[in-house]
This record gives sequence, structure tokens and C-alpha cells, in this order.
Amino acid sequence: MSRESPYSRSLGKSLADTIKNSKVLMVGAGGIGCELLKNLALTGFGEIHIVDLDTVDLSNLNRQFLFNRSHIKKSKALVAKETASKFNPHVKMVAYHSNIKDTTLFDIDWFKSFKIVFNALDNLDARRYVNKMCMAAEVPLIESGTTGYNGQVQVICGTKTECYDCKPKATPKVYPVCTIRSTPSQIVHCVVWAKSFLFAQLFDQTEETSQFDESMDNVENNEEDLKTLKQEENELKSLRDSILDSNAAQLIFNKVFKTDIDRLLSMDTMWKTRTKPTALDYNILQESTKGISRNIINNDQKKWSLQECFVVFKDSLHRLQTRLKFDLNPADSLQTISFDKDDDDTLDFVVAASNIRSIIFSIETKSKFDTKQIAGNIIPAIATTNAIVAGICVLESFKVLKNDIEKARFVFLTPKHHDKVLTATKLQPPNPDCPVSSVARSTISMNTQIIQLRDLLQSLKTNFNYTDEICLISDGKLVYDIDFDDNLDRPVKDLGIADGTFLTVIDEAEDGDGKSFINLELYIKHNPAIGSPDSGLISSIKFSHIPIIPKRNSDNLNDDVIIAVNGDERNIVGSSKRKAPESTPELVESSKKLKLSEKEDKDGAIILDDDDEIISFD
Ligand SMILES: Nc1ncnc2c1ncn2[C@@H]1O[C@H](COP(=O)(O)OP(=O)(O)OP(=O)(O)O)[C@@H](O)[C@H]1O
Ligand SMILES: [Zn+2]
Repeated sequence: MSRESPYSRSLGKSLADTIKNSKVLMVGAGGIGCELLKNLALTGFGEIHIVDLDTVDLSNLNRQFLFNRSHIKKSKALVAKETASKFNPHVKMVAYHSNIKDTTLFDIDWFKSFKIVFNALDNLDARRYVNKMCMAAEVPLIESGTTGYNGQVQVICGTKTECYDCKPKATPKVYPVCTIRSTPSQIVHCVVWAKSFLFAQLFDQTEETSQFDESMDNVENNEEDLKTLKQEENELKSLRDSILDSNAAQLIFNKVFKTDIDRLLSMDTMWKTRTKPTALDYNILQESTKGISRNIINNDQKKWSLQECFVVFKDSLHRLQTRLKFDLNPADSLQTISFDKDDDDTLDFVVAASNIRSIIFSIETKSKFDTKQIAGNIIPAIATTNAIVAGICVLESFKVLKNDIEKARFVFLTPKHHDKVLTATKLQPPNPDCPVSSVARSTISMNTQIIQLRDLLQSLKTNFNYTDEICLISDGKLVYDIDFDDNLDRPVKDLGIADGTFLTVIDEAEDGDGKSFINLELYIKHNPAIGSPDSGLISSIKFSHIPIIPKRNSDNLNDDVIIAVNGDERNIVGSSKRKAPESTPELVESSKKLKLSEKEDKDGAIILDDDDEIISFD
């Protein structure tokens, strides 16, 4: 009996045939990806492309069942293909060991070649990128994610539904500097201190301290305190120069666990309502650690005693010193070791240092295993959650294939928050402020090495009826504005307007009714042809189509006008001219959050609309 017949029987011949003729893309072959690939193969999708940039790690094996020990260090995409092909030899599979953001491999036409894209990723950046590419390529996207027991599946269908970026996403937790540096009260404060301050200052000065936020400090922390913190930081930086000395452990220990603590103790006001810390002394501890073996590092479930932490502190520092000595390249004064939860030398140092600090501040210590979870921001991945979510992805894809978008749902798996394990909400229309959904789109093809910004500008004005008052943003950077015309004579490629990138055109002019065009998002294709000499360069700039760009009220602009910061173009929705970028992206995020508050409770759990229903697998 052929493999196809059971599918026809359960899904109906028409859907089974559509599935068989569908070419789909799966991005990410990790926890969800392994489950999903198995489902897609067994459902009988005709052609499946798999992209993953990573290799198999030992820690993946407990849940990523397409991999075994012999696959460690091999490409996840290639191994996943190899294993899953055996489930259904009728399926054509193509694997890429690559980053999905590689525009030389995966351009818009490649994305367009798929019937559906499935995201099985683990990070915001890649998710947002695929979302944007799918919107530009007009390919439906099934987006999924899990954290512990919770999971969700979102169906995204171009301009018909919300996209991944229509709702702001939670930003990583940040802590007030003074809590981390002076008044820790939880183990997480000590772990962040050990990892992002102590370890970073000693070994990895390239590490951003993005987890610290000075603006969150309260009035209690006056300028004097901040000056003290700066002084402590400078002292630590100077210890970096002694890192290879034989007495480095003693110098570092006494600085951070004695001198700095004594200094804190001298600030009386700080300890009026808090338990005072206790300063430690290297020599005294040294005396009391005789006979303690370094083998304690292998016991990752035990909460180490102060003496055991002391031994691990010295031992891990010694290992890190040896690595620095071994790597020492006199030409490279910026030698660094980065914290990695899976790198035991770095983890042991952070576990020991954070626990010593916890003891100083009378905070309960944690085992190496638990500290690793905190330091790596890990919520344990649960295989069952991945399996349920991967199953829902496929069930939702059937609705997309049948063109039944009205029946598709945004599905939440929240076993601990609600009576219903699975809840499904209707898909919402796009957010009119979303910079990905609510734009006009086209593709522009030109010789990016020869066309100058001046030519491009002219072509935009001719084709779209723009006035001189437009603003151009490429990859989050302003490249042109009526008051910023320095780049006019430069080839566009030099300005970042290169093959596979997006260029945003923002209309800064108002018509008689006070309205301006919504943003135009152009996908750039490099075309080496430069056109005939008679017709001129400008005529060689070709648009895939000239969309009719709707207008919006300029009033709407005032809410969210921001020029992108750090290449994050989420906030580019209006012009820089209409309103100066005085608000920060964070403020924009919080104002949007307010708008969403009817739907979310304080913990971010979703409160369901009345018309929400149990997911129906029709
Ligand atoms: N830009 C990207 N291009 C291609 N694949 C990506 C990209 N970003 C992430 N991935 C892949 O997405 C997968 C996500 O899977 P998962 O969430 O299970 O993470 P993991 O790295 O396998 O496990 P863990 O993070 O728990 O150690 C990973 O295999 C990862 O390599
Ligand atoms: Zn959107």
C-alpha cells in the first residue's frame, strides 16, 4: 500500500494532494524543529527545506530526537534531514547549514518559492527577520515558540492578519546598577554581578552591561554613591593588568569581597533597613580550606560551602589564567574570554563568585546546576511542549493550505495559567502602527555599485509623486533627509543600500488635508545591468510594481515618531522632522503596551476575549 492513501483517507483527497504538492521551509532544527520536521515528513509534504546555522550539542540530545551522540558537532540541518528522510522517503528534503539572514543564499525570490514558512527558532532577531521576509515575499508564516510548559503558535498571513511585529515583545530583564553592585537581595542579582560585571571586567571587556540600567536607581543612590561605584570599577579594571600574576586570586578576592564590602559598610544610611554584608579575608579563608578537593566542581547538584566556593574560585581563575597565557599574543592587547554557560571554566568562576557574594549578603546560595540556569537565562525546555506546539503548527498549516484563514487561530498552550490547556484566539487584523505590516511594498532592481543616491531619489520622486521632503532609512540608519543631503553623490551600495536589504521611504510632506503617504518599504536587488547609454542611469532603476501608496493622517505620526536606534527599525513609522526624536524606543514600547493592556494581565498572561474558543482541529 502506498504511503499516500492513509493521508487521503484522514485529510481528504484534495488537502492530501495539496500537501503533497507543497514546498515548505522550516527555519530552525532545534527542539520544535525536530518534532516539526518529523510531522511534516509523515504528513507527506512534498518538499521540505531546512535551515539551521548550528551544530548538534550534547545538551540537545534529551529532546531533539533526530540527533544522537554520533551527530555531536555535525550540522543540525543536515543530520535532521538525514534522519527524517528515513521516515518518509517520498519527501524531498533540502538542508542548509546556514544563517537564515544570509542574503546571498536566501533572497526574496527564494522565500517566494515556498507555500508556507515554519519558524522553529529561539531568538527574536531571527524571528523578526523571517517575519519581514515573509511579509515582503507574501508567503504565509507559521510562527511558534515554547518556554517551559508554555507555548504558542501564530498564523501570519500578509496584510490579512497581525504579523510577528504587530505587538511589541517583552525586552530582556534589566536591573538597577545599585542593586547589582551595592544592595543585592536575590541570588539572581549576585549571578548577574558575577557574570556581567566581575567576569566581564576581568576577562571580557567587550561584553555590554545591557542588563544594568542606571536610570532605574532610586534617590537613595546619590551622586556620591555612583562616584564610589565608578572608582570600584576602575580599580577592578586595573586589576585586569595583573590577571596573569601568581597572586591574582588574592588581589581580586580581597578587592571585591573585602575592600569593596568594607567601603559599602561605611555608608551607614544604606544599612538602616537592610542586613549588613560581611567582608571576607583571603588569608583567613585560605587557612580554613585545607583538605578541600577541587573535585567539588563535579558535584553540580550540591550547594557548595563558602570554603568549597573559595577553592573553586581559585581553581577556575587558575584555569582561565592558563588559557590567557596559552593564547597570549603580544600584538593583541584586547584578549578576551567570553562567558558561556557551557564553558566550565567560565561557569565555575561565576558560580563560585556569585555564591561567595550571596554568603556575604546573607542570600541563599545555589548549586552549580541552578546557577547555570540563571546565568544562561534558561527555562528548561520540555520535549512534550515542543511536541504539542509542533503538532499545532501542522494543523494550522492545513487551514492556510485550504485558504481558510478565517478558521486559523493564534493558539496558546498555558497549562498552568488557565483552565483550558489550549486556547485559541481569532487572528487580528494588522496593527496600523506596525512598521512591517502597515507599509506599502515594492522591489527595486538596480546596479547598486553605480547608481548614486541622487539618481535613486529622482526615480522615487518620478514614480511615486514624492516631493523633496522625504527621508530614507537603510538598515536603521538615516541616509537622506532634506536637511541631510551629504550622500547624494555616493553609490547607494556605500550607504548600505545593497542586495537583499530593505530601504524605507518616509514621506515628510503634508498635502492640503494634512495627510502624508504611509511608509514605502523597498526590497533591494542588485542588477549589474546599467541600461543603455541613451536612456541614462535613472531609467535602469526598475520597480517590480508601483504600488498605490495610501495616505495617513499626519496626526497619527506624532505618537511614534522615532528614528531607529542601534539598527532597530521597529520604531520608524514617521518622519524625524515632524517631531524630534525626544522619546526613547522604550517609551514607545510602553505606550504601545498600554494600548494592549486590555488583552494582557500584569504577568503577561493572555486574557481571552469572549469569543475565544477551544481550538478546533477541523
Ligand atoms: N538566524 C538563524 N538561522 C538559522 N537557524 C537559527 C538561527 N537562529 C537560531 N537558529 C536555530 O534555531 C534552533 C532553535 O532551537 P532551540 O530553541 O531548541 O535551541 P537550541 O540551541 O537547540 O537549544 P538550547 O538553546 O536550549 O540549548 C537552533 O537549532 C538554532 O541553531
Ligand atoms: Zn505587523
